[in-house]
Amino acid sequence: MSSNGQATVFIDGEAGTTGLGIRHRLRHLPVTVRSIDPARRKDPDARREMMAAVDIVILCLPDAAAKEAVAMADAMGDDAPRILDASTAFRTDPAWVYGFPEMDAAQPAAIRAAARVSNPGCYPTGLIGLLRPLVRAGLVPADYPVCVNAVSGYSGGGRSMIEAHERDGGPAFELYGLGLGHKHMPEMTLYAGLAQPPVFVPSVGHFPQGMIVSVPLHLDRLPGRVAIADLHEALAAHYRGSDRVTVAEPCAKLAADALAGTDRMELRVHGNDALRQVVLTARLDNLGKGASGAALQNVALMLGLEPPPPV
Ligand SMILES: NC(=O)C1=CN([C@@H]2O[C@H](COP(=O)(O)OP(=O)(O)OC[C@H]3O[C@@H](n4cnc5c(N)ncnc54)[C@H](OP(=O)(O)O)[C@@H]3O)[C@@H](O)[C@H]2O)C=CC1
Ligand SMILES: CC(=O)N[C@@H](CCC(=O)OP(=O)(O)O)C(=O)O
Repeated sequence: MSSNGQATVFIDGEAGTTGLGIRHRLRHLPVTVRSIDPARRKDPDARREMMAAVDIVILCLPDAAAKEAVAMADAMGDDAPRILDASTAFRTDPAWVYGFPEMDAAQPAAIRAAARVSNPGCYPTGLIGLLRPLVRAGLVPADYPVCVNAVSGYSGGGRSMIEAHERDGGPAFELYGLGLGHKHMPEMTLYAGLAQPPVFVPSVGHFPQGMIVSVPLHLDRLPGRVAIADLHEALAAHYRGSDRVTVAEPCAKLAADALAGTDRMELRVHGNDALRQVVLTARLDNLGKGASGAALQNVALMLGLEPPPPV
């Protein structure tokens, strides 16, 4: 606690893409942000000292550095701060709470009470947001052979990808992760409730921020006689009342960067009844609801505060 009675927060990695986004958003919360002298920002002693002095540490680091920071906290025993980790390192660890408040009715309370919260990945936010309610409702079987196509703005690759795109101007669009086995697969499989990992084809475009995650489905491969409207209604029922996740009407075209700069996510069910085909889409900002916007929600919940309305 700071002398003004506010909770104290340290962002380890605050100069990075996600760290800067979180820092900017924390102005909406009554917290005091503590920082390390930039010259010592990677010095383990300086990081350890700062961790010991605050209520919450937000890790905005590559996975290896996040694991190192958590090991430092482990060594502090009961004096360890609470941790919100933006990396992939602990997202499927059962000792951590998954920071997707809209996932289940009980999730906000679990986040409020947690000592350690993992912030969801950007692509998983879209995929889990779409599929988990449908699998839970029995409309999509857990063993459906799910394929996921997704496109991200280049800020998704952090500082090095941003520099490459802004310096060299491209490529305009590229698939990647074609060896399959992207680092987000375990998280997507677990929280979507799938029996096997989806085929996941990510891509990156020459635009800074924005994301679409899309999932094609054959209606006749779903149990019973599921209609397009059933899928829409199940999602609408799950997210009713959410100010961040909305279920919108289908449209013929979807621009990946339309929600850039916001902390919201839009879900849609596009279908063709004659062909018995559906494409589910989630549109979000990879740096918003896909990273820093979700982190703001989680910090607010961890402090027992109401998350501010989304931009
Ligand atoms: N970009 C995105 O869309 C999203 C990113 N994330 C996750 O957030 C985390 C950070 O990613 P992002 O912000 O994009 O990456 P960046 O590369 O933009 O930022 C990472 C920051 O961490 C610093 N850093 C690296 N190693 C250490 C260390 N040992 N001690 C202290 N600081 C260190 C880096 O400094 P330096 O640059 O000098 O090495 C940099 O400032 C990753 O785990 C990523 O998976 C989560 C959701 C979305
Ligand atoms: C375009 C791009 O490279 N995107 C990153 C995903 C963003 C990220 O690393 O962060 P999260 O795991 O926390 O979402 C990737 O595919 O590795």
